[in-house]
Amino acid sequence: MSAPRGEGGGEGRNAGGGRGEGWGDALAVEGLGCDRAGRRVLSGLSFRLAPGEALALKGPNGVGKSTLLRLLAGFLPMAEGTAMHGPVSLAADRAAFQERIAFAGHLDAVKPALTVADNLGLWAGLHGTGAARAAAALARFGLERIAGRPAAECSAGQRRRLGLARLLVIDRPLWLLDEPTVSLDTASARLVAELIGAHIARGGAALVATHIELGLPGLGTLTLAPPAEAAPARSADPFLEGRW
Ligand SMILES: Nc1ncnc2c1ncn2[C@@H]1O[C@H](COP(=O)(O)OP(=O)(O)OP(=O)(O)O)[C@@H](O)[C@H]1O
Repeated sequence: MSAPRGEGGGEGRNAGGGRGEGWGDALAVEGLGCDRAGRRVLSGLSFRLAPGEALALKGPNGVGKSTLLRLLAGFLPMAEGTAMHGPVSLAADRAAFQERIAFAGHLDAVKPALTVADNLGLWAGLHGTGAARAAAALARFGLERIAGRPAAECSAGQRRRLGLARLLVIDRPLWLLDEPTVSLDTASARLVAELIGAHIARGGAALVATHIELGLPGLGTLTLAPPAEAAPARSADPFLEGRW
């Protein structure tokens, strides 16, 4: 999980668990596009995500779910369109946009040399949210028993829980989650769904790429379709057309 740009950006303002910027604002995406390796992989995407709503991001492998989440997290440039969170434009003020977001990607981005507890403590310190909050996140994800273990020695599921626990350490209104239940056992997957539910119940919003059903009441769906391929130019050469 990462709070984009973020490291240090929110320090001091969130101590004691107070809310950060942007609660109450909607995400508005219009005509969004993204290129990867010179290829348009997302095109003309528009949707809106209001406070108190969660959307399951669906679509076949390679359709662009991770790309969309990484773009909105500010890690990939947009090729076209706009993304606004309330009055804040991703294109015009990426840092301010990122301060409204908590991103949990495929890579859990934990510090392998640090213990589980120190990973969360570091995260809380960077964002000025305090040790009590890190301890609460540790407990919520059932990580107390392995609090002293270096993250490098954690299993995939334990590392994933540690990565996700950081969602609870910072207080961002918009959660962008990329396959958050991968590697998790049934109870932990259920916990993730519960936490998303609690987040939206308090006015947050979540966009969650997932291949499984989260079992979250009221969860909407945003299904991505591959961009229409430009028709290949016809060649007069039968060899190139495969008619030889
Ligand atoms: N690092 C990369 N460099 C270049 N192209 C990439 C890169 N990562 C993904 N792509 C391409 O971007 C497109 C969208 O990939 P993306 O990972 O966003 O899909 P996805 O919907 O998240 O897939 P999955 O369900 O398999 O996780 C694919 O065509 C993929 O080949």
